[in-house]
Amino acid sequence: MASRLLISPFTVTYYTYQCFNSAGWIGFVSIFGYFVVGSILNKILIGPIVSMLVEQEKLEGDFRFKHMQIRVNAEAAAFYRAGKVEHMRTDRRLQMLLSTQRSLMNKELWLYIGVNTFDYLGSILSYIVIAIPIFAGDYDGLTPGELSALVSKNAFVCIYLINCALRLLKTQCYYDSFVPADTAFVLDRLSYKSPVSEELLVKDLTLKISQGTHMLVVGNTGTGKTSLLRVLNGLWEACNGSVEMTTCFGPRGVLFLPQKAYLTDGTLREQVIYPLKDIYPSSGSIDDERILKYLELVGLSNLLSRIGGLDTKVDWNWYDVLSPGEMQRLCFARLFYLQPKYAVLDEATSALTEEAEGQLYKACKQLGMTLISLGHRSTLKKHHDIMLRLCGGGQWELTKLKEA
Ligand SMILES: Nc1ncnc2c1ncn2[C@@H]1O[C@H](COP(=O)(O)OP(=O)(O)OP(=O)(O)O)[C@@H](O)[C@H]1O
Repeated sequence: MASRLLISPFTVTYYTYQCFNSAGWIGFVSIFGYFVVGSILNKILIGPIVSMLVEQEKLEGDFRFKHMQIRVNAEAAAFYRAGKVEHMRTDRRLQMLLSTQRSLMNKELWLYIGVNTFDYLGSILSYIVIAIPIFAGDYDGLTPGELSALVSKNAFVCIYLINCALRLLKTQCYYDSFVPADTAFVLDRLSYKSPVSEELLVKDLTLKISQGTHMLVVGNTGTGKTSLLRVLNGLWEACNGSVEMTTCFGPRGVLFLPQKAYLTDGTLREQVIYPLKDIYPSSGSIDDERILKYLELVGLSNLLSRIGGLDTKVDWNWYDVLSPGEMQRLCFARLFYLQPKYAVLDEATSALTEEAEGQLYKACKQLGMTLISLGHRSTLKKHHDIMLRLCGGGQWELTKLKEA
């Protein structure tokens, strides 16, 4: 990419000069004019398609959800004799989806026509620009063979010039979007609200979340702390501004520990290695040492003897046999096992003592994780470097807790 950045301006300049040489200033001005108009037209045509694609995904999700709802509640619907109503409702969703798909296809058709026309006109334009000096008599002294070579050379130069300009534009877009590798999220004038309200929770939030800088998010109940995570996670759409993710979600990138501890069904081993079970179906005993170490680190060694081992078949509900604090500790054991680059902790220690909280935070840092925490406790401050306070009504403030 760096070589492209260095070479592209030279190639553009060189082929502009070549184009000027063979077709005069009309030649290269026409080519650049054509390039600019074509790029703008393409952008105009793509704009509505993106929002329509999003709409189509949403409607498809709604339609599938309706199906699933009927399947789960078929018996209840039958008791209500609600077959007709449910049929009508499902059909309505299907019709909305189909009509969006139809409009999308119409818009895509124009986009494809635009893109292909842009390509074909490029080659035609190269002959038009050379025709002007030829008919103006600039090349009257050339033999038919030399004239033919000039026309071919000019066609090549024009098409290559368009291609170079396109490449330069792509390089520019790439560098515009370039952010340092140690950055997980870049928020640019981000505004968001809950889907059922018109009032903004946060307005114009601009910040970068980088590796090694631990961030605490605080604010009164309902000010939008968890909603910020929903927006970062792509579960909610932003109203304005953008969120750029440069680290992927998942066990090795950014891992979320939600407010309500999530425990899967299965053995104690499966709880700890979740969600990697399907990736490592037979982790077997090779991981025992690590898993036991982390269970001990979170203070759950006794759980092992209580339930009879890592692979004891489970015929109970984990939510019934663990206290809220134990559930949170188990989630931390999972976090230590997975060791993501970034751990997003949404009140993940609310059921623990401050001492236990301190130990778990220390362990996270020792394992090299960058923390983004949400919480109300003032004791959390000492584990973080910066603090984002959500003040309600869209207001926010960012303060440094420690000097870098
Ligand atoms: N799934 C949802 N659908 C619609 N509105 C929601 C949803 N979840 C939360 N909200 C609303 O969004 C607003 C912000 O909620 P959020 O969960 O972000 O608050 P919070 O700052 O994390 O609060 P707490 O400290 O209690 O966790 C609240 O008014 C809430 O009612």
